Amino acid sequence: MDFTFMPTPSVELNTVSSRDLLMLRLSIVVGGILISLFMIGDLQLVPPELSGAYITNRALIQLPILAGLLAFTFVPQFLRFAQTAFLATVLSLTYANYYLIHVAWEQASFSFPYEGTLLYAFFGFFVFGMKFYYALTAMLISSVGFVGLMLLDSVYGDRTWMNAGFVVGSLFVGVIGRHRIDRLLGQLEGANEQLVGLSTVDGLTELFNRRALMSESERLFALKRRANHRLAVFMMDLDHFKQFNDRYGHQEGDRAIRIQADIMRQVLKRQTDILGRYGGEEFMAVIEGDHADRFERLATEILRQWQERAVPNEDSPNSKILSCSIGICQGLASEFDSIDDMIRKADEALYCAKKQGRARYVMG
Ligand SMILES: Nc1nc2c(ncn2[C@@H]2O[C@H](COP(=O)(O)OP(=O)(O)OP(=O)(O)O)[C@@H](O)[C@H]2O)c(=O)[nH]1
Repeated sequence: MDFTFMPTPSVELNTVSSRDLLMLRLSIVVGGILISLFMIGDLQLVPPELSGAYITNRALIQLPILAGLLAFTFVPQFLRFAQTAFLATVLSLTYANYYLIHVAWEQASFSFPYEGTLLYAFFGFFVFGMKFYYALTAMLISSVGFVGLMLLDSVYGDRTWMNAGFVVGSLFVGVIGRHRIDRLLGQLEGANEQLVGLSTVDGLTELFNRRALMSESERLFALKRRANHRLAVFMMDLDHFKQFNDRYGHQEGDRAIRIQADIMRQVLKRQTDILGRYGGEEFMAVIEGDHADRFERLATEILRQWQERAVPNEDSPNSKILSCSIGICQGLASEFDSIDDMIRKADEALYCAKKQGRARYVMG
């Protein structure tokens, strides 16, 4: 389990679920249980005169540090400061361990093992999911502390510097591991974003594809229905596009489809407007507005832009420039059963626009 607690709130909200938080709390409890189990084992090992100092260190310093972290996870600002809290926890546990090593050596010339230091660091790096820079900071401060301790007390005799090398080396390996995980997670996130883009965007026009168009429209419709706002569905279709394709070729046809998308982007530019390619040379937009006039103005502007661009369509039986027809269904959202109901009515209006001679809009 890799926790992705980030230091900035905007990212956290996207990445940390309540399940992650629950797992984190569980892992802190498991950490506490581990320390308690070590206590049972260690107390068989340490000389009796050290028992008091040992119990004080573990039960009154280390376990309360973990309990503090556990309590902090319930504070609303926790996600914002999670990484700092992990760093502080790992370092305080590590230094509490160093203190124990020092006391054991000073009071009883007992070489208290250092492995707990590594366990704390690795718990932080991989169970808490400390980010690379936090892990690196933990590694540097822990290494300096351990080397300092070895300079102060020659706890491990001949093996002192070998053990110091082992501690620093192991922490380094942990930090590199964390770096690789962060990099891979970053790549995965990038690939995910790309996939989401590919699955929602139409490759030719970069508008929403049919699937995304429908789900976004449904969402907007539900919102507007609750507030009983006015909205409109525009169905748009290029006129005599078959003739255009036949005369100028498929590539020019694609270019014309992109022009339609550009016009839509230029005219329907409110952030809430939903624009998409419904299929082939048919497009759809879902637009908010307080008055039906606004929708008429927008439709007129789309038609005007096609006129202005004057893309030739010589084989068209009527106008010799490419145009589009627009069917509009508009009203208060509560007047319709569903977005599909609006789409169907907009489609009927589009059919009327085609029948009436194309290059026009009909509002149903
Ligand atoms: N170039 C290109 N052509 C497409 C694409 N999708 C659909 N078409 C073409 O669009 C044309 C649609 O033709 P029809 O449905 O007969 O409609 P139309 O000729 O525009 O006639 P009206 O809609 O009645 O004005 C067909 O020739 C399709 O091959 C596309 O992605 N690229």
